Amino acid sequence: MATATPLPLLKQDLKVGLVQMLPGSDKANNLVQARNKIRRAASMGAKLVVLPECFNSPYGTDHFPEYAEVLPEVNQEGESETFKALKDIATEHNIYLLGGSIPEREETSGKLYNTSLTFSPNGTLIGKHRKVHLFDISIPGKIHFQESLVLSPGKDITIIDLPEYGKIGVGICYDIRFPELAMISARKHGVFAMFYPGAFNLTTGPLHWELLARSRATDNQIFVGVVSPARSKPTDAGYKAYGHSMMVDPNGEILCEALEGEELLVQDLEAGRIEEVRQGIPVYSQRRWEVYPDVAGVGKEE
Ligand SMILES: NC(=O)CC(=O)C(=O)O
Repeated sequence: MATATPLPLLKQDLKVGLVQMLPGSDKANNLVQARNKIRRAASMGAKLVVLPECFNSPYGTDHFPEYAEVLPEVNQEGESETFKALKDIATEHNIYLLGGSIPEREETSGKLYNTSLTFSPNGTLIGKHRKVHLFDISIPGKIHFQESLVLSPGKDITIIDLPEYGKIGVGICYDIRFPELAMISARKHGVFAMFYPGAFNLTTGPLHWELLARSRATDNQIFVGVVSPARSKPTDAGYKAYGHSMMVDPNGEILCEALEGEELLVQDLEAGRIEEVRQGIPVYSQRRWEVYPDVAGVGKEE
Protein backbone atom coordinates (compact mmCIF):
# COMPACT_ATOMS: atom_id res chain seq x y z
CA MET A 1 0.00 0.00 0.00
CA ALA A 2 2.77 2.49 -0.85
CA THR A 3 1.82 5.92 -2.10
CA ALA A 4 2.93 7.03 -5.53
CA THR A 5 1.99 10.63 -4.76
CA PRO A 6 4.77 13.09 -5.64
CA LEU A 7 6.29 14.98 -2.72
CA PRO A 8 5.83 17.34 -1.01
CA LEU A 9 2.33 16.28 0.01
CA LEU A 10 1.47 19.85 1.06
CA LYS A 11 2.66 21.88 -1.90
CA GLN A 12 2.73 25.29 -0.21
CA ASP A 13 2.07 26.70 3.26
CA LEU A 14 -1.63 26.74 4.10
CA LYS A 15 -3.42 28.85 6.68
CA VAL A 16 -6.34 26.93 8.15
CA GLY A 17 -9.23 28.32 10.21
CA LEU A 18 -11.01 26.07 12.72
CA VAL A 19 -14.36 27.49 13.84
CA GLN A 20 -15.51 26.36 17.30
CA MET A 21 -19.03 27.81 17.34
CA LEU A 22 -22.08 27.14 19.49
CA PRO A 23 -25.01 25.92 17.38
CA GLY A 24 -28.46 26.60 18.79
CA SER A 25 -31.92 25.52 17.74
CA ASP A 26 -32.40 28.34 15.19
CA LYS A 27 -30.91 27.10 11.92
CA ALA A 28 -30.95 30.49 10.20
CA ASN A 29 -29.10 32.02 13.13
CA ASN A 30 -26.54 29.19 13.09
CA LEU A 31 -25.85 30.00 9.45
CA VAL A 32 -25.41 33.69 10.29
CA GLN A 33 -23.02 32.81 13.12
CA ALA A 34 -21.03 30.50 10.83
CA ARG A 35 -20.89 33.21 8.15
CA ASN A 36 -19.55 35.80 10.63
CA LYS A 37 -16.87 33.49 11.98
CA ILE A 38 -15.78 32.34 8.53
CA ARG A 39 -15.52 36.00 7.48
CA ARG A 40 -13.21 36.63 10.42
CA ALA A 41 -11.07 33.59 9.61
CA ALA A 42 -10.79 34.71 5.98
CA SER A 43 -9.84 38.24 7.07
CA MET A 44 -7.01 36.65 9.08
CA GLY A 45 -5.75 34.94 5.94
CA ALA A 46 -7.29 31.47 6.25
CA LYS A 47 -7.58 29.75 2.86
CA LEU A 48 -9.31 26.65 4.21
CA VAL A 49 -11.94 27.05 6.92
CA VAL A 50 -13.46 24.10 8.80
CA LEU A 51 -16.76 24.08 10.75
CA PRO A 52 -17.80 21.61 13.47
CA GLU A 53 -20.03 18.55 13.32
CA CYS A 54 -23.75 19.45 13.23
CA PHE A 55 -23.01 23.16 13.02
CA ASN A 56 -26.52 24.15 11.94
CA SER A 57 -28.55 22.15 14.45
CA PRO A 58 -28.39 20.76 17.96
CA TYR A 59 -26.64 17.37 18.06
CA GLY A 60 -29.12 14.58 18.85
CA THR A 61 -31.16 11.85 17.25
CA ASP A 62 -34.38 13.76 18.06
CA HIS A 63 -33.14 16.70 16.01
CA PHE A 64 -31.71 15.06 12.89
CA PRO A 65 -35.04 14.46 11.07
CA GLU A 66 -36.24 18.01 11.70
CA TYR A 67 -33.08 19.71 10.46
CA ALA A 68 -32.24 17.36 7.57
CA GLU A 69 -31.80 18.80 4.08
CA VAL A 70 -31.64 17.20 0.64
CA LEU A 71 -28.06 17.60 -0.61
CA PRO A 72 -26.56 17.17 -4.08
CA GLU A 73 -23.67 15.01 -5.17
CA VAL A 74 -20.17 16.36 -5.85
CA ASN A 75 -20.02 18.84 -8.76
CA GLN A 76 -23.79 19.26 -8.73
CA GLU A 77 -25.96 22.15 -7.65
CA GLY A 78 -28.28 22.05 -4.66
CA GLU A 79 -31.33 23.96 -3.51
CA SER A 80 -31.14 23.53 0.25
CA GLU A 81 -30.65 26.41 2.66
CA THR A 82 -27.32 25.25 4.04
CA PHE A 83 -25.91 24.19 0.67
CA LYS A 84 -26.63 27.65 -0.74
CA ALA A 85 -25.26 29.46 2.31
CA LEU A 86 -21.97 27.52 2.32
CA LYS A 87 -21.51 27.89 -1.43
CA ASP A 88 -22.12 31.60 -1.12
CA ILE A 89 -19.68 32.08 1.77
CA ALA A 90 -16.89 30.09 0.04
CA THR A 91 -17.30 32.20 -3.11
CA GLU A 92 -17.56 35.51 -1.27
CA HIS A 93 -14.26 34.90 0.56
CA ASN A 94 -12.50 32.92 -2.17
CA ILE A 95 -11.70 30.10 0.26
CA TYR A 96 -12.01 26.34 0.55
CA LEU A 97 -14.80 25.67 3.01
CA LEU A 98 -15.21 22.33 4.79
CA GLY A 99 -18.70 22.79 6.13
CA GLY A 100 -18.55 20.63 9.28
CA SER A 101 -21.52 18.34 8.99
CA ILE A 102 -25.29 18.60 8.80
CA PRO A 103 -28.12 16.07 8.81
CA GLU A 104 -28.92 14.99 5.23
CA ARG A 105 -32.12 13.44 3.89
CA GLU A 106 -31.64 11.36 0.76
CA GLU A 107 -34.50 12.29 -1.52
CA THR A 108 -35.29 8.90 -3.04
CA SER A 109 -34.89 6.59 -0.03
CA GLY A 110 -35.75 9.06 2.73
CA LYS A 111 -32.69 7.79 4.63
CA LEU A 112 -30.85 10.23 6.90
CA TYR A 113 -27.08 10.72 7.04
CA ASN A 114 -24.62 12.85 8.96
CA THR A 115 -22.95 14.59 6.03
CA SER A 116 -20.09 16.98 5.38
CA LEU A 117 -19.91 19.25 2.31
CA THR A 118 -16.70 20.88 1.04
CA PHE A 119 -16.68 23.78 -1.42
CA SER A 120 -13.92 25.20 -3.59
CA PRO A 121 -13.23 28.96 -3.73
CA ASN A 122 -15.46 29.23 -6.80
CA GLY A 123 -18.36 27.58 -4.99
CA THR A 124 -18.17 24.12 -6.57
CA LEU A 125 -19.10 21.24 -4.28
CA ILE A 126 -15.84 19.27 -4.37
CA GLY A 127 -16.37 16.85 -1.47
CA LYS A 128 -19.22 15.04 0.25
CA HIS A 129 -18.60 12.69 3.18
CA ARG A 130 -21.30 10.71 4.94
CA LYS A 131 -20.26 9.61 8.44
CA VAL A 132 -19.15 6.02 7.94
CA HIS A 133 -19.05 4.83 11.55
CA LEU A 134 -22.20 5.74 13.47
CA PHE A 135 -21.86 6.80 17.09
CA ASP A 136 -23.51 3.97 18.99
CA ILE A 137 -22.09 3.67 22.48
CA SER A 138 -23.42 2.86 25.93
CA ILE A 139 -21.33 3.53 29.03
CA PRO A 140 -23.50 2.82 32.09
CA GLY A 141 -24.16 5.87 34.22
CA LYS A 142 -22.35 8.13 31.75
CA ILE A 143 -23.59 8.21 28.21
CA HIS A 144 -25.87 6.29 25.91
CA PHE A 145 -26.07 7.45 22.31
CA GLN A 146 -27.39 5.62 19.27
CA GLU A 147 -27.08 7.47 16.00
CA SER A 148 -28.17 4.33 14.16
CA LEU A 149 -31.70 4.82 15.54
CA VAL A 150 -32.23 7.41 12.82
CA LEU A 151 -29.08 7.63 10.68
CA SER A 152 -27.68 5.36 8.01
CA PRO A 153 -23.92 4.97 7.60
CA GLY A 154 -21.94 6.30 4.66
CA LYS A 155 -19.99 3.80 2.59
CA ASP A 156 -17.03 5.74 1.26
CA ILE A 157 -13.65 7.11 2.17
CA THR A 158 -13.59 10.77 1.15
CA ILE A 159 -10.54 12.34 -0.44
CA ILE A 160 -10.68 15.93 -1.66
CA ASP A 161 -8.17 17.58 -3.95
CA LEU A 162 -7.27 21.20 -3.28
CA PRO A 163 -5.12 21.59 -6.42
CA GLU A 164 -2.77 24.34 -5.17
CA TYR A 165 -2.18 22.59 -1.83
CA GLY A 166 -2.66 18.82 -2.15
CA LYS A 167 -5.23 16.31 -0.93
CA ILE A 168 -7.16 16.15 2.33
CA GLY A 169 -9.23 13.34 3.84
CA VAL A 170 -12.46 13.90 5.76
CA GLY A 171 -14.00 11.86 8.56
CA ILE A 172 -16.77 12.81 10.97
CA CYS A 173 -16.29 12.42 14.72
CA TYR A 174 -16.61 8.70 15.56
CA ASP A 175 -14.79 7.98 12.26
CA ILE A 176 -11.57 9.09 14.00
CA ARG A 177 -11.69 5.96 16.19
CA PHE A 178 -11.11 3.78 13.13
CA PRO A 179 -7.46 4.15 12.12
CA GLU A 180 -8.02 2.36 8.82
CA LEU A 181 -9.83 5.33 7.32
CA ALA A 182 -6.96 7.74 7.99
CA MET A 183 -4.33 5.17 7.07
CA ILE A 184 -5.84 4.41 3.69
CA SER A 185 -6.33 8.14 3.05
CA ALA A 186 -2.68 8.78 3.87
CA ARG A 187 -0.94 5.75 2.39
CA LYS A 188 -3.08 5.04 -0.62
CA HIS A 189 -4.24 8.53 -1.51
CA GLY A 190 -1.39 10.66 -0.14
CA VAL A 191 -3.40 13.20 1.87
CA PHE A 192 -1.44 15.86 3.74
CA ALA A 193 -4.16 16.18 6.39
CA MET A 194 -7.24 14.55 7.84
CA PHE A 195 -10.01 16.81 9.11
CA TYR A 196 -12.63 15.54 11.53
CA PRO A 197 -15.56 17.78 12.42
CA GLY A 198 -16.58 16.11 15.68
CA ALA A 199 -18.71 16.48 18.79
CA PHE A 200 -17.15 14.37 21.51
CA ASN A 201 -18.81 14.65 24.93
CA LEU A 202 -17.80 15.16 28.54
CA THR A 203 -17.17 11.44 29.11
CA THR A 204 -15.18 10.48 26.03
CA GLY A 205 -13.76 13.93 25.26
CA PRO A 206 -11.30 14.17 28.17
CA LEU A 207 -10.28 10.54 27.65
CA HIS A 208 -9.86 10.25 23.92
CA TRP A 209 -10.25 13.46 21.86
CA GLU A 210 -6.65 14.64 22.03
CA LEU A 211 -5.31 11.08 22.15
CA LEU A 212 -7.08 10.13 18.93
CA ALA A 213 -6.16 13.32 17.07
CA ARG A 214 -2.50 12.92 17.99
CA SER A 215 -2.59 9.20 17.25
CA ARG A 216 -4.00 9.60 13.74
CA ALA A 217 -1.37 12.30 13.09
CA THR A 218 1.47 10.17 14.47
CA ASP A 219 0.32 6.92 12.82
CA ASN A 220 0.34 8.54 9.44
CA GLN A 221 2.75 11.46 9.87
CA ILE A 222 0.21 13.93 8.52
CA PHE A 223 -1.60 16.99 9.90
CA VAL A 224 -4.87 16.34 11.74
CA GLY A 225 -7.57 18.92 12.50
CA VAL A 226 -10.48 18.19 14.85
CA VAL A 227 -13.26 20.78 15.07
CA SER A 228 -15.89 20.67 17.79
CA PRO A 229 -18.95 22.74 18.59
CA ALA A 230 -18.43 24.95 21.65
CA ARG A 231 -19.77 23.64 24.94
CA SER A 232 -23.18 24.92 25.97
CA LYS A 233 -23.84 26.24 29.50
CA PRO A 234 -24.08 23.63 32.30
CA THR A 235 -27.69 24.71 32.81
CA ASP A 236 -28.68 24.17 29.16
CA ALA A 237 -30.40 20.93 28.22
CA GLY A 238 -29.06 18.60 25.55
CA TYR A 239 -25.76 17.14 24.42
CA LYS A 240 -22.66 18.82 25.81
CA ALA A 241 -19.81 18.97 23.32
CA TYR A 242 -16.28 18.72 24.67
CA GLY A 243 -14.83 21.63 22.67
CA HIS A 244 -11.01 21.67 22.46
CA SER A 245 -10.78 21.95 18.68
CA MET A 246 -7.18 21.52 17.71
CA MET A 247 -4.66 21.21 14.93
CA VAL A 248 -1.95 18.57 15.30
CA ASP A 249 1.25 18.41 13.26
CA PRO A 250 2.72 15.30 11.55
CA ASN A 251 4.92 14.67 14.59
CA GLY A 252 1.88 14.48 16.89
CA GLU A 253 2.48 17.90 18.45
CA ILE A 254 -0.50 20.13 19.16
CA LEU A 255 -0.09 23.30 17.09
CA CYS A 256 -3.09 25.09 18.59
CA GLU A 257 -6.02 24.17 20.82
CA ALA A 258 -9.25 25.89 21.83
CA LEU A 259 -10.81 25.80 25.29
CA GLU A 260 -14.52 24.98 25.74
CA GLY A 261 -16.19 28.20 24.59
CA GLU A 262 -16.62 29.78 21.19
CA GLU A 263 -13.23 30.32 19.62
CA LEU A 264 -11.56 30.74 16.27
CA LEU A 265 -8.20 29.10 15.63
CA VAL A 266 -6.11 30.17 12.65
CA GLN A 267 -3.02 28.09 12.06
CA ASP A 268 -0.30 27.89 9.41
CA LEU A 269 0.49 24.42 8.10
CA GLU A 270 4.04 24.36 6.84
CA ALA A 271 4.86 22.76 3.50
CA GLY A 272 7.78 20.36 3.89
CA ARG A 273 6.95 19.49 7.50
CA ILE A 274 5.56 16.06 6.62
CA GLU A 275 8.67 15.11 4.70
CA GLU A 276 10.90 16.45 7.50
CA VAL A 277 9.09 14.31 10.09
CA ARG A 278 9.15 11.22 7.85
CA GLN A 279 12.85 11.65 7.28
CA GLY A 280 13.56 11.86 11.01
CA ILE A 281 11.39 8.89 12.01
CA PRO A 282 11.13 6.87 8.83
CA VAL A 283 8.32 4.48 9.84
CA TYR A 284 6.68 5.42 6.59
CA SER A 285 9.25 3.42 4.64
CA GLN A 286 9.89 0.80 7.33
CA ARG A 287 6.57 -1.02 7.17
CA ARG A 288 6.97 -4.80 6.99
CA TRP A 289 4.00 -5.61 4.82
CA GLU A 290 5.22 -9.22 4.48
CA VAL A 291 4.61 -9.64 8.25
CA TYR A 292 1.06 -8.29 8.08
CA PRO A 293 0.08 -8.76 4.44
CA ASP A 294 -3.66 -8.69 4.90
CA VAL A 295 -4.44 -6.12 7.57
CA ALA A 296 -7.74 -5.40 5.86
CA GLY A 297 -8.87 -8.99 6.42
CA VAL A 298 -8.38 -8.99 10.18
CA GLY A 299 -11.59 -9.24 12.15
CA LYS A 300 -13.83 -9.99 9.18
CA GLU A 301 -15.22 -13.12 10.83
CA GLU A 302 -15.97 -11.42 14.16
N1 LIG B 1 -20.07 11.96 18.72
C1 LIG B 1 -19.34 11.05 18.08
O1 LIG B 1 -19.60 10.72 16.96
C2 LIG B 1 -18.19 10.37 18.72
C3 LIG B 1 -17.88 10.51 20.16
O2 LIG B 1 -18.39 11.34 20.89
C4 LIG B 1 -16.89 9.55 20.67
O3 LIG B 1 -16.36 8.76 19.87
O4 LIG B 1 -16.60 9.54 21.86
